[in-house]
Amino acid sequence: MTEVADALEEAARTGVPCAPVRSLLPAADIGAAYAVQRLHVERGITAGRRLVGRKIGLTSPAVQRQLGVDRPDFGALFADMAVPEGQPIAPGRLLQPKVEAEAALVLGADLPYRDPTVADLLRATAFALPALEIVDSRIADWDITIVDTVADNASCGLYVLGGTPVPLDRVDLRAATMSLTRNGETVSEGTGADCLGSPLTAALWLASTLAGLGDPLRAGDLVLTGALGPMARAAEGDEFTAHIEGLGTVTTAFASAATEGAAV
Ligand SMILES: C=C/C=C(\O)C(=O)O
Repeated sequence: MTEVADALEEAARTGVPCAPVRSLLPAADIGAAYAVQRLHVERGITAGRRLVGRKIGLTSPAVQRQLGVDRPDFGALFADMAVPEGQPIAPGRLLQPKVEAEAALVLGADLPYRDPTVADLLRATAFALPALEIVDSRIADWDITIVDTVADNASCGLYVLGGTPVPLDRVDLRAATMSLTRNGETVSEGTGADCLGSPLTAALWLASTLAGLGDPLRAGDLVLTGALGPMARAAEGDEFTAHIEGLGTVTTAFASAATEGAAV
């Protein structure tokens, strides 16, 4: 476990992606991959990072096809991975970024049940927000299996939250349409139904899974419920805007080295 966590952390620190880690773990052992992820999270907390929630990954058939996997996974969100809207992402901060549009939920109550219902989830959710997840792989060329991505914190990089909270009685997350543009051109489209049937269904899967692991979702937790459409590659200078029906718009920009530090 230590060797794998070390390799992934070294890749993140140096900006040089590492080889796939699956060969260092027992074949197809997702439990071992989550143990690597837990080690990474424990090291982060020991180093003073603040754990603020979880991301769900691999929820959309389009993303599952892109990565050749067939089930969802989850990763950890730290406060220092949040990028405020209007603050460009510095060049070199990520290795191989791609962008996804998602619905984010912020909990107002604990969700400790192994068998949570939609009613439990609706009662426990304080509000929803539109979100961009900037996924990133510490593994060269995104050559990943489910074991690689789980060990690598579900390939999470950064995230951007929109600023207008929406109560869940104002939005139909299953029916909501999403479109994501890069520099004004549409690069990803989908609906809530493309996210494991509904972002709420994805959140129920996470709540149940974490309760089963004895580490349930808690009041205040942020949940990124998973991509509503295919991931889109990002490069320096790119600007992304997602519109999610009922949730509104969220935007981010990748600074280019040429303009970084220039007066605005
Ligand atoms: C590789 C990462 C995939 C996701 O984050 C997703 O499907 O939402």
